[in-house]
Amino acid sequence: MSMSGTILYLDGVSVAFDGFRAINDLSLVLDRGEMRAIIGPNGAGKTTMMDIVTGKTRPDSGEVFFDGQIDLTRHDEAEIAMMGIGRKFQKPTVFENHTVEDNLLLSLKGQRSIFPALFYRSSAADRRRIDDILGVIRLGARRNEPAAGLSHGQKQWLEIGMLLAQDPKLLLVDEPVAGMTDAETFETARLLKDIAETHSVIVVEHDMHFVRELGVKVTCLHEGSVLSEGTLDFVSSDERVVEVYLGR
Ligand SMILES: Nc1ncnc2c1ncn2[C@@H]1O[C@H](COP(=O)(O)OP(=O)(O)OP(=O)(O)O)[C@@H](O)[C@H]1O
Repeated sequence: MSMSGTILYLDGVSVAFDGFRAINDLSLVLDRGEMRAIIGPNGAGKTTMMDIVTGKTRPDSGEVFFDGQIDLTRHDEAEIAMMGIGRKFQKPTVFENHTVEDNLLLSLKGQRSIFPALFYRSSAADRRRIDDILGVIRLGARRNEPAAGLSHGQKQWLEIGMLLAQDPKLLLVDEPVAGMTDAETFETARLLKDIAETHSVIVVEHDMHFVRELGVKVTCLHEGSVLSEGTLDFVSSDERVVEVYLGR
């Protein structure tokens, strides 16, 4: 399989914890500009797969390449983040006492510490960038309000915005709609589709209504490797997927 044109290329990846293979000969390829939904039962290896991509966990074997040529197994977490892989964890971790705008300003690429960022006078280019991100995350009207006042869903969007501020090429988004209202869930699918116009995205999610809204290729993981892959209709009618996941 050719790596050129891929943003992420995993081939034959395995990792074991105390002899238990959490990832087992996993191969997964994401094209540049693609958005992919990853589904699968608890313990399937979704989080571990993202830990491997972000350098938090080193695989025992297999190849992990980013952007067609960068061997991620040779880099640590900080280097991988700098190279353009951004990860959003399930629980939002915004700075509650700071405004929406300051949260974004703090995350702009190059900002390393909270104090210089807060006293730093943003340039016109930074402000334009923040305007753009506020538009994408549907929070333009809330820019001067403390993040503490946002709903759970809006905090998730703000954190996605903070990720965008770091200008990643690939975004890994873990269960973004857990705990959201139906309206927020629907809007999150639209928001991620907007982002996917200019970024590659992997979304891990259990909410099948949301995955359907995304309308992208789906990979179902099970026991550390790919069980089924294709359109949601294809994957969800796969008997093995029904048996281990959807039918439960
Ligand atoms: N650091 C670790 N040490 C030992 N076992 C681990 C470690 N990390 C993950 N595992 C095990 O590896 C398996 C895969 O876990 P992982 O968290 O990747 O699954 P998941 O698909 O993300 O599940 P969920 O949907 O519940 O988040 C699980 O059986 C888990 O207990």
